[in-house]
Amino acid sequence: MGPHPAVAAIRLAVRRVLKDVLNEVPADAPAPPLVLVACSGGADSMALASALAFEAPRAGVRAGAVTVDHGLQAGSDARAREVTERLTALGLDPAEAVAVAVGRAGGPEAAARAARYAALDDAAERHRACAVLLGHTRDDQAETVLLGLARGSGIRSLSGMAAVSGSLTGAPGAAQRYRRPFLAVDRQTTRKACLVQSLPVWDDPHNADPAFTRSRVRHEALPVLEKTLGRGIVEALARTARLSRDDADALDDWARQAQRAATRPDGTLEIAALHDLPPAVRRRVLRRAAIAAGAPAGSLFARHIEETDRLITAWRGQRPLNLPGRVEARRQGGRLVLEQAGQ
Ligand SMILES: Nc1ncnc2c1ncn2[C@@H]1O[C@H](COP(=O)(O)OP(=O)(O)OP(=O)(O)O)[C@@H](O)[C@H]1O
Repeated sequence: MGPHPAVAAIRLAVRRVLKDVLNEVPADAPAPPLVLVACSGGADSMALASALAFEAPRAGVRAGAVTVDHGLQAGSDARAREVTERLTALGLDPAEAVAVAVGRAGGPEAAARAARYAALDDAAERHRACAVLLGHTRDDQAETVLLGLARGSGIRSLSGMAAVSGSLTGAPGAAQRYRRPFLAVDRQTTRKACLVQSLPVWDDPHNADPAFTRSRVRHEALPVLEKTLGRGIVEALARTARLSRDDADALDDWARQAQRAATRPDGTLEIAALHDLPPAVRRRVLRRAAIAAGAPAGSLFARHIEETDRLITAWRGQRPLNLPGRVEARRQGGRLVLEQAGQ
């Protein structure tokens, strides 16, 4: 008898990702290559750890795990140790718990996230791992899309989380470090896989706390949408993410080329070359140019880009604009100048 369908599904997802990872192992990586799983002890990442432990020896890779202790709840250190013991029992080696100091920048969730990725990057480098697997599921993806829609985001945000992504902390040489094998696997499947394999899981109380927007999306908004619009909404939102990603990638490519064509040797942008671009492409060029001039991507909002756009499409002698990062945008003759104050 083969494995339970839920176990077969998670193993297949991991097998596919290991194949991709193996195709891209850098020449100087240790042999056999090491793949780490970021495991919180929750159902998604425990299922991921179990599938990795099963598939790694068959694929010819070593499997390890990292559990980050954010230190935000009483007893979190003991819990992290317990999780690593379970991971060791699954055969993962190394299986380590890393305690981090969570700052305050950007709010508690963002700060915990930044500390977590810094710790994961650090572990990947210390162990010279060629990939770190994350347990985000299709449900997480659907929640991300719904949150983006509620904010009125553009398609880049609606494209959700990528199956492959680089370090959030910008660590060099890690453009494809993070892999999300479960983006097409639903949460019910990871839970079931843990249940049938008798893997104890830890449910983070934060995930059920209605104080968090994501928790309300998960426990209130999505169930209502399922009830009123029919089952399959999670799958539909995840499909929107995939389609949006392809569209956003194509527009980004177009914008890169358009920016190159519109940029003069002195770094200013030719208004005439920008004017006739489709607005979606022009806004992307302006965003890229503002970031290149020193505006921090995270503080550059749609309204900043729209105002900059008006210097091109609705010119009536506006004053120079102040963008985040002390970047000034002004029109000068037939050119758009974006530069940081003091330059
Ligand atoms: N404490 C932790 N230690 C190790 N890995 C973790 C931890 N918390 C989360 N992860 C990893 O991140 C995945 C997603 O977790 P979760 O959905 O709780 O975080 P998130 O804040 O939504 O994620 P992200 O910050 O990556 O967008 C987990 O499946 C796991 O792989």
